[in-house]
This record gives sequence, C-alpha cells and structure tokens, in this order.
Amino acid sequence: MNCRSLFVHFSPACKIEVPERLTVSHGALVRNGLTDRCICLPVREAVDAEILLVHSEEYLEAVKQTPHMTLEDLKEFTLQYGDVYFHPNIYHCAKLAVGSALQLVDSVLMGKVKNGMALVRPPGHHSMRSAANGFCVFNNVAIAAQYAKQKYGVKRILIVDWDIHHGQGVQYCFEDDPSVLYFSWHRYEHQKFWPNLKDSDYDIVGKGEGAGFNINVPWNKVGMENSDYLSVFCHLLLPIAYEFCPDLVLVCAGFDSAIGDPEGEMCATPDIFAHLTYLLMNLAEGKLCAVLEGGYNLTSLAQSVCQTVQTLLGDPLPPLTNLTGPCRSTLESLQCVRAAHRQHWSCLRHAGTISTKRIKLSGEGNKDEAEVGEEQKSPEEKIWPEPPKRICPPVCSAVVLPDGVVCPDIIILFQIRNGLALVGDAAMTMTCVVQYVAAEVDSRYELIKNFPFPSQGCTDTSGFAQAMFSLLLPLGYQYNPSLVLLVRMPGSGVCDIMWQQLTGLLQSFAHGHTLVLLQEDDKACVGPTASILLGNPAPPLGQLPASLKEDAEAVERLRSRLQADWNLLLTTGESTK
Ligand SMILES: NCCCNCCCCCC(=O)CS
Ligand SMILES: [Zn+2]
Repeated sequence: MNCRSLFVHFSPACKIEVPERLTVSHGALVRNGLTDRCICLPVREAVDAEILLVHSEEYLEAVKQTPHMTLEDLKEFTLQYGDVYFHPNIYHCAKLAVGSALQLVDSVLMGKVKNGMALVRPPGHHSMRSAANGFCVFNNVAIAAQYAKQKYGVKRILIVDWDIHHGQGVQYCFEDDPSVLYFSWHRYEHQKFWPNLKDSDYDIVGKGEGAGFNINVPWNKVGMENSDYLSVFCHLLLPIAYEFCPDLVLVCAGFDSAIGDPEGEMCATPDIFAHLTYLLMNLAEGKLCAVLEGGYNLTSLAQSVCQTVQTLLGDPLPPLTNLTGPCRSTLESLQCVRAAHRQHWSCLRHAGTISTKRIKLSGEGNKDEAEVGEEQKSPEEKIWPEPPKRICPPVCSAVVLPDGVVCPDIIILFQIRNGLALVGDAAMTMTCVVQYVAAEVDSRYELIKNFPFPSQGCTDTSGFAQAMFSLLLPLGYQYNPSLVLLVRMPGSGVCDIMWQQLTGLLQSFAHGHTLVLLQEDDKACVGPTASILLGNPAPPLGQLPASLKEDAEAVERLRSRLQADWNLLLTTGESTK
C-alpha cells in the first residue's frame, strides 16, 4: 500500500521573526560556554493581573480567544492590528515572554542574581494598551517596569531601548510617568521608516509630570556605526541617566540595530553591545535586566547576544577599534534632542553655549556619500570580523603595598587584569610607571589625572560627572589605550563614590587593564577602589544637581578645544577651529 503522507506546509507569514532566532542565540551561548556560567531561570506564564498592568481587559479577552480560532479567523483577527501575526499558540508564547521577564526582575530585585537576560519571543516594545503591533502581543518590558514598581516599590526605572525600531508601546505607557525614564533610538529617516510616527521624533519628550522623561533619538540615515551609538551614550543618555539615578535598569535589547540586519541596515558591530551593556551596568548598582526584542540577522544576533551576556558576566570588554567619530546626521539628531531636553535636565543646561562654526567631519563620508562597493551590499551580504575572544586573566586584581614594586607589565602581559598600588609619592611613581611603560612595553597608555577644575575644594560631583561623560569616555574610546593609569593625586578633591564610578567606567578601555596609584596615606580609598577593580558595582552618586556654571563651562571649553582632533567629543556639526 503506498502510504500517502500529507505535508501541510505553513508558509511562514513572517519571514524574519522566526524560531531560529532563539535556537541560534541559545546555541551560541552554549558553544561559548556562557550558559555554564549563568543560572538558568525557570520560565512561567504571566497571569492576567500582570498583563493588565499595561493592557486593557478587552484586549486581553480578545487575545484569549485566539487559541480557539481557525487560520481564517486568525487572519481576520490580525487585520485590526499592524504588522503582527497570530498563531494558535502565540497567546501561550506571549504569556511565557512576559513571565520570563518577570522572573528575571524577581531574581535581580531579590538579589538572587546581579543581572540577567531574558531570551524571549514574541518581542514586546511595539504592543500598546489595546493593540498588538510589529510582531508584539504583550509589552514584556513595560509590564516588567510596572511590576517592579508595584511589587518592589522601585522609585525610578530607566528603560533603554537600543532596538532599531521605536518602542512606541513603551513610550505611550509611560509618557506622563516621571518614575520611568524611557530612552529609545530608532531608524526614522524623517518619518519615512516604519512605524512612521511623528510621535517618534526628538521633540516628543513626555507629557505633564512626565515631560523630560521620554527621550527619542531618530536615526535619519542608515549605516550608523559604533561611533554614532557611543556618542549618543556619552553626550546624551549617560549624563541624563546619572542625573536621574535609577534604582533599576531595563533594556529593550533588540539587535536589529546591529550590522547585517535587514530591518535596521546599520553598521554597528556586535561588540558594541558589550560596551553599551557595561556602561549601563555602572547605574543602579548593576541591577540590569535585558529582555530580547528584535534582531533578524541570525549571525549578528547570536554574536550580539553573546557579547551582551559576556559583559553581564563581568568579562573584560573588547577594545573598539577605528572609531571615526559621529556622522553629520547623528550630530544633527544629537543637537536637536539635547536642545529639546535642555529645560528638563541640568546636565544639558550649559550644553553648546560655546560659539561654534562648521568643520568637515571625518566620519561624514560613511553615511552621506555611498562608499564604493560597501554601500551597494544588501544587509545580508555585509561582512564583519568575528568579535575577538575576551580572555579573562587568571587573577583579577593585585594590590601592591608600600614595600612592593609597581610593575605594570604584569598587567599588560595579561597575567592579571588590573591592580592598585599604595605608593609614597603618587606623582613621582606615576612618572616612573609612564617611563617604564613607554620604554619597556611599547604600549599606548592613557594618563588619567583629575581634570583641572576651577571650583575650589571638593570637586563638584556633577561637574566631574560631566567631565567623565563628555570628555573622558569619548577621548578614551578614540584613543584606545592598552593601559589605563589612574592616579589619585593628594588633595584631588574627588569624593570616594565619584572615584569609584570613575574607576568603574575606565574599565571600558584596555581590556580592563587599569593600574591605580594611591598615596599610601590614602588607605581609606584602598577598599572602595579594590571593590570596583574586583568587578563590584559602584554605589550610586544620587540624583545629581546642576553642576557649577564655571565647572560646566570649563568642561565645554576643553571639549570645544579638543574636538577638532578628537571628534567623538563633538555634539554638534560645528566646532571652533
Ligand atoms: N508596512 C511596510 C513594512 C512594515 N514592516 C514592519 C516591520 C515590523 C518590525 C517589528 C520589529 O522588528 C520589532 S523589534
Ligand atoms: Zn526592532
């Protein structure tokens, strides 16, 4: 008897939001030995009450009917929404996605884990109170934020949405809520890109009490690179995030903003997510929950997920190379967003007060004029180097006491990751180390000394934070040192928690090879510094007040003078020359 088998082949309605996204990402985590170093949290379905934290009863009731619908009914059902596909099993999957995010929030807020990532499908950030949209059914991250506020009394939550689409669902949910700061960058192309909303533009800053707590950064060109992403973090997100001082950071971790993605058509490489993650881990004492959103190039998605998880595990960051500086379109967006938010955030108050004029940007060519060859390639044809192995030296930190000898090469030669030394004369030792490093180990070193501040006495924390983000970070990234020498000069006036934040942030460079020199009578600083070098999060600075005018202007003048040579310092498309 010839058995006839009937293959009913569902031609996938959606070609990019496919199951392989999770299997390939998880497979890469396993292959890189990362799942062995994580604890795998159990998933659960969200219950109605949790879904109703964001969605309406009528919407939930409607979605509840979908498992019993025929294919025809399902198609009919989706017509009322935009760009979303329903399957008889999607209600179950959507409840698991929400439940997973909530399990992660529970584990982080109960202190069972430091941080974590939820690899979920379907994504959530486009879904709205009474509507599915853009592959999203329930808004996983928005529900997680409301859940954290309701169950744990969390006061301030920062949501960073680095997915290439605007999470309008999250924006609408919190636009009048000052306890949730929502930051999103997204491909916009002057409203020509999906979801084509005027609400996604830079001038939508939140409403009523929530004014200032919604930040939209529109990408009006494709092909954005690592420099563009870093400059938005350094000159916009981080200063505001530190002023906001969140108790919890949630990330709408979409990786369609990575190179090769058919939706994003950007050129940022997977290792950028190691840095974006790390920069956010210095907030909220490291309490960070990343929840997967988009990401449709299976190669860059898997690499980006591994880069993110490896950073959450505390591994050294891969140095970012050839940062050419932001392109003109980025600078225009950056200037517009900073201007729109200047009245809401004191860190931006003195921004751009220095008179400026136009200069040609080095990074300009890569977006505006098509480069031969590269530009013609479709996203899928793009190629990029595999992210480098991020080796973890056997020893994390060393402490050299007064009778010991400071030998920086043990740090550079990867025997240990970082170290601190208590020395008789910090200034003199610094000179010796610099000469030693320059002579012995032909490495580039970055000499970090406290920036000259006009304000007397204890350096103003806000002013120092300004200098960290708008000067030190961009310079450090562009300089790309192989060793960071951090010297605490006697009478520097930098208060301990700012010192700890600085020590933490500087590990973004040089594979985390930081050598800290402390004056031996500065014993009180050894513990706090060693704690950071060992990978513990720095305590919060507290909500930052406005920086002293003279400090902010000193930083602006320094930035304006240096930016012609270091254009990651740029925040506008002009500079004094
Ligand atoms: N109607 C013209 C094309 C529309 N494309 C919609 C793509 C939705 C993508 C949603 C997504 O990636 C979530 S992160
Ligand atoms: Zn997306």
